[in-house]
Amino acid sequence: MSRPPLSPSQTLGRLALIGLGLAALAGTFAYAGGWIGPDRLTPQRIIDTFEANAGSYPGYRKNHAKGLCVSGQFLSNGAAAGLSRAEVFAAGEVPVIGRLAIGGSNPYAPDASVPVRSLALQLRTASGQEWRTGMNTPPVLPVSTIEGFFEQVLASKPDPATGKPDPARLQAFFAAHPESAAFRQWAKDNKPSNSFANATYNSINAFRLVDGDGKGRYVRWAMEPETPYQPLAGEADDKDFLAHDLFQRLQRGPLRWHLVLTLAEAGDPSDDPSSPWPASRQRIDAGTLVLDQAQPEDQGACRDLNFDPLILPDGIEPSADPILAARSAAYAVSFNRRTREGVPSAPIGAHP
Ligand code: HEM
Repeated sequence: MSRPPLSPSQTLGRLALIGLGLAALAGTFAYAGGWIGPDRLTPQRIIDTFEANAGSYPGYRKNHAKGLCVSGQFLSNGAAAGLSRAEVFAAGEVPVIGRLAIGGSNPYAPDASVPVRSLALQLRTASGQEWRTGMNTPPVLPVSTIEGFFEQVLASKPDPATGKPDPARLQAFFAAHPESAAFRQWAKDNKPSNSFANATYNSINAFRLVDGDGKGRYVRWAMEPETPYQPLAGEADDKDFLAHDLFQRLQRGPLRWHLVLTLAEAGDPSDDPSSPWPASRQRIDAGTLVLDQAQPEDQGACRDLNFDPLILPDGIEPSADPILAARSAAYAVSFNRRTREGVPSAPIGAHP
């Protein structure tokens, strides 16, 4: 469906807000030791900066702070079983716990103020194989290094006078990062939808599927909705419209997405999340995600889950994209901090 193009000021505003909920990195640093780079850009420093930007909200996730828990099943159709030996791809049903959220570190942010949304999933097979994945609505990141990501977080800090990021600072950030071109194009062309249910969620990072013979293939994945896209309009008057809408839709029946795997070809970058692959790449529909329950996150099963993107089953491996390791380290710091702080206090979306 074609969508009306945004004006330059709308685009800049959207980019500003997206910045709060996004991440990116790459580079050649070892991250697992708890720090990266010569100037010690630690995962703690990244989490401190999220909190410095948005304020301290005890018990909440330090990014994607506002969300709700969901659950259901993944109905694998077996189409990807030849590409990966992971049990989740064998034809059959796998229970799912998930979380739908908006980007950013403020759990009270009005839904319409944040164009990036996310879907995180834990898929656990009967034998205990586990796959956790966190996906965002943009298909690429604006930057390709952790330093770039950190600069983006700093550039997105709200100006106390306006409550919004300083446009000049953001302009300067994007000007200094030409690799953000694909991301900026996406932000310009895609107006947020009016529901969690009709958004596509992308892995952004690449992973490697490994088959029964040990043969590997790089992929990115996306959850593509069966629910048709509709642009955001009057819903924005309700600052929690995403949760209210989701509860209402689930009262009418389950919601469905298709897990679409996009296969890289030789030369496609598997370690650069700012770089899209050609649209002509082969796509495989591996099955249907069915979500039939939602709970406020102070009560739901997703509350105490860390959707660490490196929790992968045999048959799915990380790519060399160093953002994956950086995400894993930052999510651990956020998880440890928030679970020490206690339970999130505002049951957003508790009532339809
Ligand atoms: C490909 C890039 C990324 C994607 C697709 C992504 C996706 C997500 C998603 C879906 C969530 C919500 C998880 C939930 O609902 O529990 C999340 C949370 C979070 N993200 Fe990212 N993210 C990315 C990059 C990053 C980066 C680079 C950082 C920082 C280094 C970061 C920091 C966080 C933190 C701290 C949380 C909260 C984790 C928790 O407390 O459980 N993200 N991200």
